[in-house]
Amino acid sequence: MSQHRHPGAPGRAGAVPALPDLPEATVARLPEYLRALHNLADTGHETVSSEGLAGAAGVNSAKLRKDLSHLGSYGTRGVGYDVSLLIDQIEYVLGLTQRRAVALVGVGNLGHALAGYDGFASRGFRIAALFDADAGRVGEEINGLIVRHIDELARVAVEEAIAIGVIATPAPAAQAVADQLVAVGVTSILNFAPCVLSVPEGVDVRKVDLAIELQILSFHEHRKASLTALPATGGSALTALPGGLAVTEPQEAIGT
Ligand SMILES: NC(=O)c1ccc[n+]([C@@H]2O[C@H](COP(=O)([O-])OP(=O)(O)OC[C@H]3O[C@@H](n4cnc5c(N)ncnc54)[C@H](O)[C@@H]3O)[C@@H](O)[C@H]2O)c1
Repeated sequence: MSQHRHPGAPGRAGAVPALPDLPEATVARLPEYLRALHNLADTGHETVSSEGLAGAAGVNSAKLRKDLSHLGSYGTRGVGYDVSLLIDQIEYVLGLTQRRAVALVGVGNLGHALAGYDGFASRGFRIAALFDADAGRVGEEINGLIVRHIDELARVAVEEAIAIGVIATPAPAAQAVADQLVAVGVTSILNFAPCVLSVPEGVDVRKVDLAIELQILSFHEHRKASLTALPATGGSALTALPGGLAVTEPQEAIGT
């Protein structure tokens, strides 16, 4: 029997049973399933087929079934998955049964937008503190929170039990901010600054960079344009690269 089939009472205090060591790609898809499941629950659906959920989450159904089997969730033949049970299971595995406190460091253009966004609460997160180094920003109120000076981080991190730090400072300041977050015991960091952070083992860093996403889309645009320019009989496309180099491109679509 899988211990994850019956995850126990969400939010109950006490030891957390060992979680499965899920593939990172599965972990990345679980929030998509969760969002789709919440939409289904909000529209009165009590069960969903794997095809229905896969379509709503934008993945193929075989992948979805494999992902959910890691959680010990197999659905019922002819009925599908119980929507509210699956929500509980995924929220449990993602650790969303307790609302985690988030500290946002750097309250400039991006920080303002993040601090003003109301959507985090319904997804399991509470922005609990805002910090900036600019005295001109300290004291400003955003969405009911007062921006504090970064020097207050150590005290506030304890008071608010900060679990996750979000960095929205310019890149040159980001490493020092990460060091400060780590020093106060934060072991999960979401970094918006365009730089690589160096952190001790045991600290998880996720990076969000819209420019990188746009550059990847740009590559695909470029590639589509190069394929439409191919001679009909050609087995490969020779694409000139700057500097006089040439590469032979395979004809299949690039996998992910
Ligand atoms: N990931 C993305 O997709 C994305 C998109 C936009 C911007 N960004 C990045 O986000 C960051 C913020 O961009 P922005 O436009 O909001 O910049 P901004 O200059 O408007 O704001 C940065 C804020 O950080 C504060 N700050 C600087 N050093 C600090 C420190 N040591 N401690 C605390 N606060 C400090 C500044 O006082 C300022 O208020 C930049 O690194 C930018 O490149 C990322």
